[in-house]
Amino acid sequence: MTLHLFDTATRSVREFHPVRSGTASIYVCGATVQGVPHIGHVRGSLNYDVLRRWLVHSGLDVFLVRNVTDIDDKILTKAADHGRPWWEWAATHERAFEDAYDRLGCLPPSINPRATGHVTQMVQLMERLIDRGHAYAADGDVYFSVKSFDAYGALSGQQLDDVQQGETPTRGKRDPRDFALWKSAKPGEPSWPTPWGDGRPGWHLECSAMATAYLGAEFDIHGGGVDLVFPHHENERAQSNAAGDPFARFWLHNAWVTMSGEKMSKSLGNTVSIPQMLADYRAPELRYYLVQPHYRSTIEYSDGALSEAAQGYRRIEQFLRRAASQAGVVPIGALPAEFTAAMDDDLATPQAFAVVHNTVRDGNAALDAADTPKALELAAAVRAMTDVLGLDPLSARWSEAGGSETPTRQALAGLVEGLLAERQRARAEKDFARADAARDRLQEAGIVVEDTPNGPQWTVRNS
Ligand SMILES: Nc1ncnc2c1ncn2[C@@H]1O[C@H](COP(=O)(O)OP(=O)(O)OP(=O)(O)O)[C@@H](O)[C@H]1O
Ligand SMILES: [Zn+2]
Repeated sequence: MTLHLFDTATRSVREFHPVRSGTASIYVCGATVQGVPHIGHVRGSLNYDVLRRWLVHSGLDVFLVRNVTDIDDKILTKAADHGRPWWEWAATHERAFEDAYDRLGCLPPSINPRATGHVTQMVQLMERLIDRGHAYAADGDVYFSVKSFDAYGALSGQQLDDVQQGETPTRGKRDPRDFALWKSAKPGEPSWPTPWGDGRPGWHLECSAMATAYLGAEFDIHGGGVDLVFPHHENERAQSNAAGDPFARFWLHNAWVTMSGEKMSKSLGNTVSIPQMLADYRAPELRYYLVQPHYRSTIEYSDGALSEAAQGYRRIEQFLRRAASQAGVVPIGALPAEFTAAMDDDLATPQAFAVVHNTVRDGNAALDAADTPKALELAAAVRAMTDVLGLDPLSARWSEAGGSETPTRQALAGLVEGLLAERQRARAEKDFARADAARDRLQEAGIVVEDTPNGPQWTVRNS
């Protein structure tokens, strides 16, 4: 079987073939950088990171563009409320998002273009739309004429008559459903020059302009949260198709992170920020929590599910550490066929994780039976699978102190294990003061020790 993905536009699972053989091109709608990220914001990026890793594993050279919306009403309002320049507010929160993506192990995008840096491309796109009769200027604003484009509504499965958007009547708008490509300048607001006057970009136009600037008129996959299907993606598609660009071949949408059934969202105030989460859980544990469910299933936030995810990650980690201590270096091996089949089936991560855990169980049994070659083969398979999921506990990214194979890690391990052995000796001799002193030294140095049936396991505290 080859990769199949669910495409929102056709509401069906379709076989994936790249537009350009050997490469895959992906555009993901990034954040409007108006505040610090919550776990809902990063879910999509993590889902598309897993997709990207899978495509790379399948032999494709992947180009992934994730934009930054750095000009928007909300940014202007919040910056003004805090007495800060709008550009500083946007840049500060862009860094907060980049930091969150990085801490959770998202590979950096090929490029993360900012809306404000692509006004030239937006003006060119508006000119093409006006020339073709799909857009018009009115008092410095530029609108897309929805009635001029027959397929309007097709992505979100609506008839034009049912479309609800832009109910408030605006000067110069010909149809209330027409949406703004460009907004004329208001006093005191940032603006850029265009043939129709100074103004600033509409959100939908930005993404069409940036996607085609980097990925070409036709590209493979456009991704985003399910809330973006309408109006954002409907409008992006309408603009680009009406201008003559085939645009995205697949439209992927990740489901929400919810709290009590409602979308986690800054406007509802029901958010959990990434720094808050990382005070209690290690980054790969949070990543596990967000990538284990299928990307099209809602994640209802709960402490129970989070700690279950953390335990799931630790179980894999403990097995690999145990295997490494008994069998030596664990290489990255081959992927089990069942794992590959699950990933090819619209990224069926729950099934893929089930294969990981079955392999861990068999690997632990092999270690118990002192069958080292078998244990090593299974551990190598676990490393291969978790590598695709961005969760390999022995990778330089996640093994504490920056890499199990680095000289720093080996030196640290030597010192920690020396102190742990001292603690065990002191306990055996019932010298509890000495045992406690060894434990305290470890604790002060930021080492967390957990006593397990396989002996003490240690990690470096995360925060
Ligand atoms: N709770 C959530 N679950 C999943 N994805 C989300 C969630 N909240 C935002 N996203 C996604 O994050 C990306 C960035 O969205 P954006 O900056 O527009 O935030 P938003 O939807 O306005 O949320 P908020 O109101 O919390 O800022 C979009 O792809 C959006 O779908
Ligand atoms: Zn977008």
